[in-house]
Amino acid sequence: MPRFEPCLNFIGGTWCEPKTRQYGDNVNPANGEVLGLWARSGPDDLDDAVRAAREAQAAWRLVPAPERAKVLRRVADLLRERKDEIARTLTMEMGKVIEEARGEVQEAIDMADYMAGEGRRLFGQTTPSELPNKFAMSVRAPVGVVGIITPWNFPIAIASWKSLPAIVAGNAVVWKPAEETPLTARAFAEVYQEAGLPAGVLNVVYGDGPVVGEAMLDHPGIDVISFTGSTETGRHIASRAGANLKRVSLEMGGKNAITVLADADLDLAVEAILWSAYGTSGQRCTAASRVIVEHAVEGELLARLVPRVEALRVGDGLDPAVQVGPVIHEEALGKIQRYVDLGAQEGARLLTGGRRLTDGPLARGFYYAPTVFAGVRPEMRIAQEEIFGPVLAVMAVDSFEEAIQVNNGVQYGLSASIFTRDVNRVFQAMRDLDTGIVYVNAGTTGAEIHLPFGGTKATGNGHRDSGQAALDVFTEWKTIYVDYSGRLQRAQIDNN
Ligand SMILES: NC(=O)c1ccc[n+]([C@@H]2O[C@H](COP(=O)([O-])OP(=O)(O)OC[C@H]3O[C@@H](n4cnc5c(N)ncnc54)[C@H](O)[C@@H]3O)[C@@H](O)[C@H]2O)c1
Ligand SMILES: O=C[C@H](O)CS(=O)(=O)O
Repeated sequence: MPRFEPCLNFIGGTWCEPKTRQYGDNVNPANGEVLGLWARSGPDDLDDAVRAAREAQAAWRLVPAPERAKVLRRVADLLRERKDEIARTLTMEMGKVIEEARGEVQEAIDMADYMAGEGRRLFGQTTPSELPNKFAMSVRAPVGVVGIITPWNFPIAIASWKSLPAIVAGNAVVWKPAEETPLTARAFAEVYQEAGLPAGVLNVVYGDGPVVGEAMLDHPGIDVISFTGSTETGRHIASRAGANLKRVSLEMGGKNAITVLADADLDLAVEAILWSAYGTSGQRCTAASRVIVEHAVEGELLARLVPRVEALRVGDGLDPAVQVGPVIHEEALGKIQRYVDLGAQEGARLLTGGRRLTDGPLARGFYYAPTVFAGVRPEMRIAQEEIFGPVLAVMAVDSFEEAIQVNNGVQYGLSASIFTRDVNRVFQAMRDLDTGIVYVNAGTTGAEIHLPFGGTKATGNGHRDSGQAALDVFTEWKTIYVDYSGRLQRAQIDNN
């Protein structure tokens, strides 16, 4: 296994060692090998990055947006050229299977293409003034310096969802990537550099969340925090940044369900459950960790599902025949096992899985058997809490109405899916499922970049990544009145 050069910070267009002179290990979850090191930075490194970002933003905001967009177009081209190599790196440090890693890089390419188009839109409004010879409009202005904090499970897609709209809108960025995926972050920064992004417009500061991430929340030079990660961390960020009156966009955890009604196409539902529950080893925020099925078809659904789960090929994601890779680290394995033990104690029936896999080469990595629990009740902790692993809780219900109630009866609200052939039920579900994303006759994963992405309740705080909605996080509305009457006109005088 090649050992990569240490991942250094990227500040003001230069790759630099952390002032702490400390480094962390980057471990391949497929086999426990150390791939390389990442800079374990401190607050001083963050200060340097914020200074560089502020200086760069002063000039970048004045570059016409269509010119800014040209850099994004080159980012898309360079990502296309490096797609295979970046995908392999991503699989090595994060574990997802290679075809999913390629799909993730493609998401970043799509986002770069899409946001490059925004350079010629960034639409505001023009609207009549209530006074004669006066012009009224609103324009999007950049916010300034954007702090981006990202998780390991989608190390390039999520970074692209945040950095590309921020940059095309005229902001500069300070990005703290997840500790587990530094090489993918470095590749993305290299692409920006090669694409000709001016020095300081994108800065990368590697480090621990409680050190560098925490310092970002208090830093007076950062105007907005855009965060994706766990609800626990997001809650802390919201309170801390809120006290500093910093704008915060939060995308957090999920406990997503697939509902299968009695009239559903069961083969289609099984296919969707397989990939939504076990794709990326269940480590997607949109992963299906619950199935809600009408009693009448529960037995048949399980009879078709369980053999398919047992047939999934688990192993190193670089092997194209593998369908389920490792989970991210030993700590995640421990968390998954604790929930599985809890499920059994709560009285759920373990149908398959429920153990770490250690056969042959799997012993060196962090593998968990795809797991199915049946007989789960909605109030059980395995049906309420985010496990973030390949564990599925199947619950039987008596009616459509009960299914909606169970779907909505969790603290999270990211993605939901329903399988039925009844068009009335489809439209009722579209209205009543309390999640940011609803799928009909499809699994809970597979977001498209030109639509808003995010959730309700403890999944988010009202903002969205992706689509045009992302621009609302990274811009301020500026309202402008131009009076060309040549005399002082006074609005809001009651002439009636
Ligand atoms: N809703 C979404 O769009 C979405 C997408 C992907 C992942 N997620 C969620 O992310 C979680 C998994 O990711 P994770 O384990 O990396 O999450 P995490 O919350 O542990 O870490 C996310 C990021 O926050 C940083 N961080 C940690 N403590 C911090 C602090 N005190 N201050 C500032 N930053 C801090 C980490 O270093 C990392 O970069 C899951 O809950 C998953 O559902 C949500
Ligand atoms: O988090 C990024 C993913 O693209 C979300 S999804 O699994 O495709 O919905």
